[in-house]
Amino acid sequence: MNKDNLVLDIENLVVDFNVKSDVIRAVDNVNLKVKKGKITVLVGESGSGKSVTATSVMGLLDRNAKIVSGLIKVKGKDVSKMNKKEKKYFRGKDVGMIFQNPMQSLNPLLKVESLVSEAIMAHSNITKKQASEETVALLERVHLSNPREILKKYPFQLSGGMCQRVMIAIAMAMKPSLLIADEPTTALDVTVQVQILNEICNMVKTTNTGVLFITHDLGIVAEIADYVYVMKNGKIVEMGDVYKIFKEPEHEYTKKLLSSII
Ligand SMILES: Nc1ncnc2c1ncn2[C@@H]1O[C@H](COP(=O)(O)OP(=O)(O)OP(=O)(O)O)[C@@H](O)[C@H]1O
Ligand code: NI
Repeated sequence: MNKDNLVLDIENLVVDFNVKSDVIRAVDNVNLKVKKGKITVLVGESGSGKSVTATSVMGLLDRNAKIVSGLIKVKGKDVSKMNKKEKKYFRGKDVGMIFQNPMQSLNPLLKVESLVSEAIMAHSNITKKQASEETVALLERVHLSNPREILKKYPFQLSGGMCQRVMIAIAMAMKPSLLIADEPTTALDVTVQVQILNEICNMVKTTNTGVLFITHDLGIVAEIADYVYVMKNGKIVEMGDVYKIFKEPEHEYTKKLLSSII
């Protein structure tokens, strides 16, 4: 495989949690790759280790977690060897994140206008006014009605679903090389969910972003995935392109997951 095409390369990742006197292995020798311009979906039941894998990439693991071994490379760069400045740049510009709890991820002290336009201005030399116009356009793309009113609101004045759409607008504004989306549409109703998934797919096409998309919903997998990794008990039990996974699943667990949606 051409390594230049990889925006994320996880090799033999092992992550443990210390809980009282016990050690829980949440991620057990995971290998996973995300290519430029492709959507790679990590699917598996609750507790299988999907979010821990994602947060390892961002360096945002809980305090009682430990990366025991493994290598995480973003655009060819070993994340563990990055200094503070590189990490800041990496989180702000190279890697976008959309997490399950948008309320916790948005700066509560900033209005939506600042939240989104700062992400836009970090990437282009445009005026505040132009950024503001672009913000309105982005809020429309994530199907927020009355975007001009929403600009003036703080995150706490919005519903969970609206915050989630603001997060997605910020990720789109960043045009990151890698976007990690952990159950980004779970809080949204089905119609909005479909619209947002379409927007993520459009974004991938126009900006060549590589996406790691986490879900336990195989319906979503069928909708958006190029490649699929199936995770169970901290291990990847099967991987392949989406057609292979749906047509010729090899692992019993994958078959079980598939039969549960039919
Ligand atoms: N802070 C923590 N302390 C102890 N164990 C943890 C901690 N965070 C996660 N774990 C454990 O790690 C395992 C994997 O959790 P993870 O959140 O990655 O699952 P997941 O696949 O994302 O599930 P879900 O679909 O419910 O989000 C779980 O067994 C969980 O109990
Ligand atoms: Ni999770």
